[in-house]
Amino acid sequence: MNTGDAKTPKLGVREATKIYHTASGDLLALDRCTLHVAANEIVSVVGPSGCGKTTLLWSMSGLHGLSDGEILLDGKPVTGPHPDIGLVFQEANLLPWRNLDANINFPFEIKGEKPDRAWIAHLLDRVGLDGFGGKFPRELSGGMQQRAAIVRALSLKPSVLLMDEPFGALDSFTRDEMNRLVEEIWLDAPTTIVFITHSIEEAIFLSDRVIVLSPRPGRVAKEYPVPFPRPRSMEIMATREVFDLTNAIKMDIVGGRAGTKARRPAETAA
Ligand SMILES: Nc1ncnc2c1ncn2[C@@H]1O[C@H](COP(=O)(O)OP(=O)(O)OP(=O)(O)O)[C@@H](O)[C@H]1O
Repeated sequence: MNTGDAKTPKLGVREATKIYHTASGDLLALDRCTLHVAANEIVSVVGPSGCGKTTLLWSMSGLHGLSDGEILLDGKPVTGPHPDIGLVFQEANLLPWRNLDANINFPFEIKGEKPDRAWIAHLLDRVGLDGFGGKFPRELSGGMQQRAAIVRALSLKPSVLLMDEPFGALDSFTRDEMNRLVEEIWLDAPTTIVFITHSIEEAIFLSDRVIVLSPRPGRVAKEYPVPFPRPRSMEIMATREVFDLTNAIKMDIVGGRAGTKARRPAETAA
């Protein structure tokens, strides 16, 4: 099984195990989950609800400590929030009392750093928010708020961008638009992206690889290379090959085959 370039991965997840200690007992969310993401690769992680996708992503970000195993960025352990790792969540999480410019400046204020104004202006232009800097979040649509959240994350020039269902709350047209935008941004300036989604179509549209997690406790059950050239047009997405790939992944998740695969060590080892 190919889990990326295991020799020089940009991001490595090695035997990640996460146990939540809850009032009703210990809950094993991730169980020796191993995967690698190469530099400038886009990898999506899909899987049944509650299988540990968010836990995995937060662990990659350094925001969640692991119970066992490790996260490696350029071969070095990630032990806490890291300046090279950016995050975009399902909610844009913009501060309502700050306008868009002030929201984008916020992380720089916290870090006591000067923002790269030219880069931010380029990003705002790239996502179609040029001229909206004075607007407050309530004046922006959900899609525009997510664009702002992407700009805020990219303004810090992370070498890895982690996206946790960033478009899950948007209508399907806006979601398609946002997917094209992520593709355009990536084609413009490739970066390493790990993308959590419930949408298999979205995962295929965006990714070089789709990783399927087993039902909880999450492990890598299966992965699919996505061989279609970019940009991925509507025509490509309507082909038989995409249809077949979508169904294969769906069967893995819904049909529970992902869980069966996860219990076979030979298929989950990196
Ligand atoms: N902070 C926490 N404390 C206790 N249990 C948690 C915590 N966070 C997540 N869990 C549990 O861990 C398991 C994995 O949750 P997680 O959110 O990572 O899964 P997910 O695949 O992202 O879920 P979904 O597809 O529904 O978004 C779930 O059973 C969840 O209830």
